[in-house]
Amino acid sequence: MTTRTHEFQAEASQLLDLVIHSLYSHEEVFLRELVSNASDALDKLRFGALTDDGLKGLDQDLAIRFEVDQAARTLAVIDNGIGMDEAELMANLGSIASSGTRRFLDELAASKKADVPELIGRFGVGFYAAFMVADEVVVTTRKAGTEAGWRWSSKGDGSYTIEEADVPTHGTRVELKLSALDGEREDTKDFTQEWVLRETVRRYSDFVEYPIQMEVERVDRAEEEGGEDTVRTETITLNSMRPLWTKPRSEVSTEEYAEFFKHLAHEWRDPLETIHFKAEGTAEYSALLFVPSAARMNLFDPEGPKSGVQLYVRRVFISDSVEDLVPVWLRFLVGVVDSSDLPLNVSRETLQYTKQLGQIRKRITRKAVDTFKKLCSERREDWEGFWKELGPAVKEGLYFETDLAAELAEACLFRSTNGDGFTTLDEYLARRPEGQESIYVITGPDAASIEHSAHLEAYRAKGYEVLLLSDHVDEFWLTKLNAFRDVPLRAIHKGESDLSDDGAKEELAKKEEESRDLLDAVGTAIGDGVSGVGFSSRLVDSPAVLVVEEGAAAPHVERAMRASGQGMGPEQKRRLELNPEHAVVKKLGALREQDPARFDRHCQVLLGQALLAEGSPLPDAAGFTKLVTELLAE
Ligand SMILES: Nc1ncnc2c1ncn2[C@@H]1O[C@H](COP(=O)(O)OP(=O)(O)OP(=O)(O)O)[C@@H](O)[C@H]1O
Repeated sequence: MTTRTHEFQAEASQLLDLVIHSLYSHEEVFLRELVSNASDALDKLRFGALTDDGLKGLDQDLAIRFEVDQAARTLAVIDNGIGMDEAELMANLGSIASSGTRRFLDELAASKKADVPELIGRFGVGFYAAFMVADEVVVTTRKAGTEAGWRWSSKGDGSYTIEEADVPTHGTRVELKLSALDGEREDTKDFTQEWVLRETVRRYSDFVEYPIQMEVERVDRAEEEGGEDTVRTETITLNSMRPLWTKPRSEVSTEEYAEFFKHLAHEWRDPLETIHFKAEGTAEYSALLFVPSAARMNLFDPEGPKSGVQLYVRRVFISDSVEDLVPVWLRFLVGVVDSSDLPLNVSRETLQYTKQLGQIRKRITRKAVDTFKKLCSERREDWEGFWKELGPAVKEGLYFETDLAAELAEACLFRSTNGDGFTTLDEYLARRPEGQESIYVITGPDAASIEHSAHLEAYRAKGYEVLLLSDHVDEFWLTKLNAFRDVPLRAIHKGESDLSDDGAKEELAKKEEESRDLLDAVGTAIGDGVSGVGFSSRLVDSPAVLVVEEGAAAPHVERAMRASGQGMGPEQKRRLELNPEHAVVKKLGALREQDPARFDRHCQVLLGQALLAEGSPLPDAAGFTKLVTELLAE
């Protein structure tokens, strides 16, 4: 037998170097590449057996096998697929970046055969990833339908050898002589260990269509003391092979969906809803997405994962952090998108932002919004359970989805002054009394402080319902969504109140004019904490309230943003509004004349109370307490 040594094609050495040292960020992906090649080889044989008489019947028991020798530190990936003859071996493994799979697809396309199999290989570099973990790779192969076998070997150093070899059956065996373990490196994995192989397969190749098997030894402990343990070998299958998303909906049971969700989400609760569809046309892909019933732990952590949806290309895992696949506000969705034609880069680790990706994202968003609307109208109780945990995330969508916000708003739930339960905007509108022309909302740091806010008094008195918004995101989406079904949304704690008619407004302005002197004195007494002092039409029971400028951020949001280090310029000052009908306010004029020192303290207490009532911290809590105690003592 002759052994021929060949140089890799020109520039191949450099390319090889690139593949080994810089293309992939995780060395374990070599296994994904070899398994994908084996899977392609099995696909090719299965396809060949349909169309080629010489291959008929050879597509039996198609499988991928791992063989491990721990002592010799070898790992073999074996398939009983199409195999290669000498010329193919040279063409495919002798020249980097010349993909036989690409050629196969091109040839098929040229001959326009139907049922083209969905092959994984595209670039012709994946195989060489083996050299990231191996000192030497030996490929023995026999092309299906032929008798001659071949042995290819290389140390990944610029040359390879090919010789004839005895190969008992068709298919390919890729044997890696694994490099010695590097004790210095913590991330080095030992690919002779069953658990390492198991984990790697589960991560990247779980849904490859063929079984990935290996023989393992299991020890049965002796039943009696002093008895002999028995060792037996067992063939285990490492992948689940069940890419549910490729099946039609009608063939998947609710239990199977739920089990798959739990597997993906590491969850024990059932999903709330399943979204499963297949898209054809410009972008071809399947999507299987789940709406969870509860939020995962770090969902609202700004450093947490931005997506719960994994991207697969032709059943092989690519990434679980593809930005742009699903909008960030939908990061609670869990699932899989499997595309057959997304343009990946060579390492399969990233994909360029493409129009296709944009289309997938748009479609998923649309489906999600439709699903939420349906859940809200048809499964209200479940939706409320979901909303308690995940409502804030959905409301982020009101901010980000300019086109869909109005529809998304239909599925949003709110607390209101109407009672304990949740209400939708439509239900709110249906209850609206004659004459109410806005949807009234108030935001605040927590439910308790807004429920007792002085701002609500006049609205309550008029019988107008107000939505109580205490999630951080509320301030943000309110800047985008200005109306619902053409009824404007109005924040009642900001800007001018719209409750009073023109006549009443004029009267209030007149009153302010008459008391200008007194109001200025209040301003002086409380220092420069406020932007101005005036009279209010919003109050019934409370003497005073602080009002944000129209369009400005509410104080709790301003505080939160400052706390998270987001600069917001100088602190905003707000307007102090006094209730001209309140006994305390009525007394202020006389007090100012009789006891100016006490007047000052009264004004400071009024400001402090207004801050406390809205849930804001006092700038000087100890001073305030002292002040109140003194006034009580007098
Ligand atoms: N187990 C195998 N059985 C048969 N042919 C194989 C096998 N492994 C590799 N080949 C052939 O070698 C070629 C090169 O493999 P390689 O993994 O480098 O590239 P690829 O799979 O085509 O593309 P990609 O870089 O996308 O993985 C393949 O296209 C295929 O024709």
